Amino acid sequence: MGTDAPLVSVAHVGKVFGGRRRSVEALQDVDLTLRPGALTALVGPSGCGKSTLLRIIAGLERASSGAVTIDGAAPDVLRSRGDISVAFQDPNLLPWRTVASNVGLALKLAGREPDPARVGELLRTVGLDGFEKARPPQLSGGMRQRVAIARCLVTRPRLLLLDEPFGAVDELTRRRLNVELPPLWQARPTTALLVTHSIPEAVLLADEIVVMSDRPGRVVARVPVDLPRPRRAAQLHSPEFHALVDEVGDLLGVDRDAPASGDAPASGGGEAADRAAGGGAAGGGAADGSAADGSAAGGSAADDSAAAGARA
Ligand SMILES: Nc1ncnc2c1ncn2[C@@H]1O[C@H](COP(=O)(O)OP(=O)(O)OP(=O)(O)O)[C@@H](O)[C@H]1O
Repeated sequence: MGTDAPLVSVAHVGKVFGGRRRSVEALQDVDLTLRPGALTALVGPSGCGKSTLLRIIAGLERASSGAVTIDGAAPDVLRSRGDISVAFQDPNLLPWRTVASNVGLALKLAGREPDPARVGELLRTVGLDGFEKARPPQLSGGMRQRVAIARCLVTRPRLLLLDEPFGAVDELTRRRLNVELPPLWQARPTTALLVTHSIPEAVLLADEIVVMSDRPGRVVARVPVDLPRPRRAAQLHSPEFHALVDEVGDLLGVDRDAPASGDAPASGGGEAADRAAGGGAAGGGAADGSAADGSAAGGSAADDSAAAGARA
C-alpha cells in the first residue's frame, strides 16, 4: 500500500437500528477515508451517528449496508491484534488492578509480551509518574482518562479511535490534554479519528475535520486544517484558528451570536472558543468514570477480559 492510500475506507455505509415497526436510520450512505498518520475529527449535531460510525469502524457494531476496510481487511482482524485502540468518554478502568496493570492488560489481550518499560514510559509521558501502583478509585477523573490514553497507546496501534475522550474531564485538564497528548501519537504517526462536540478542539487537534449532517448522518463537508504543528494553546487566539472555527461552525449552522451550549459550541473564538476547547461544549456522561469503576469492583481475570472486551 502506498503512503497516500487511505488506511481506513468507509464506503456507502448505512446503519438502521431496530426492527420493521420502530427503526432509526442513524447513518446513510457514508463515505469516508482516513489518511495514514492523520488525525481526522468528526463533528455533527447530537444524534447524527458519530459514535455509531466510530463503533462500526472499530468493528464493535455492524453496518446495515456498505463496508469498512482497514488496510484492506475487516476491522475485527486488526482489533484482535491490538492494532486498533478505542477510547471513550468513560475511561472504563478496572478498579481492582493497579494503574500499570490496567495499561499492561491491553498488551496481554492483544497477545503481546508484557513490556513494563513501555508501560512505565507511557505513564511518565502522560504525567502519572509515581502512580503506577495506585488503583483507579484513588485517581482524579483527568488522571483516569490519562491512564486510558496510555492504555490505548501501549500496543502502538495503527488506528486510534477516540469518542469524546476528553468530554468528562474538567475544563483545565481538557485543555492540558488537548495540548500535551497529541505529540504522543504523533511521535509515531498513528492514524486517528476523534469524535468531538467541540469545534475548537477539532481545529486544535485535527488535520482534517469531517462535518456530518443531522440524522441520518451523512458527510456534508471535509475541512482541511493546515495550522502548523506542534499546536499550542496560544493558537486558540490566532485569526487562522478563528477562521477555521467559524468555517466549521457555519457548516454546522451554529449561530455565532448564540452562547456555547449543548452540542453546538459557539464559534467565533475569544473566550467562547477557550471555553469550548476547555470542555464547555462537551456532551454529558459520568464526570469521573466512578460508576464504571465502582460497579466492577472485586473482579477477576475473567472479569478483566469481559470488561476489556466491552471496552474495545
Ligand atoms: N444501540 C442502539 N439501538 C438503537 N438506536 C441507537 C443505538 N445506538 C444509537 N442509536 C440511535 O442512533 C442515532 C445516532 O446515535 P449516535 O450515538 O451514533 O449519535 P452521536 O452523533 O454520537 O450523538 P451524540 O453527539 O449525542 O453523542 C441516535 O438516534 C441514537 O438514538
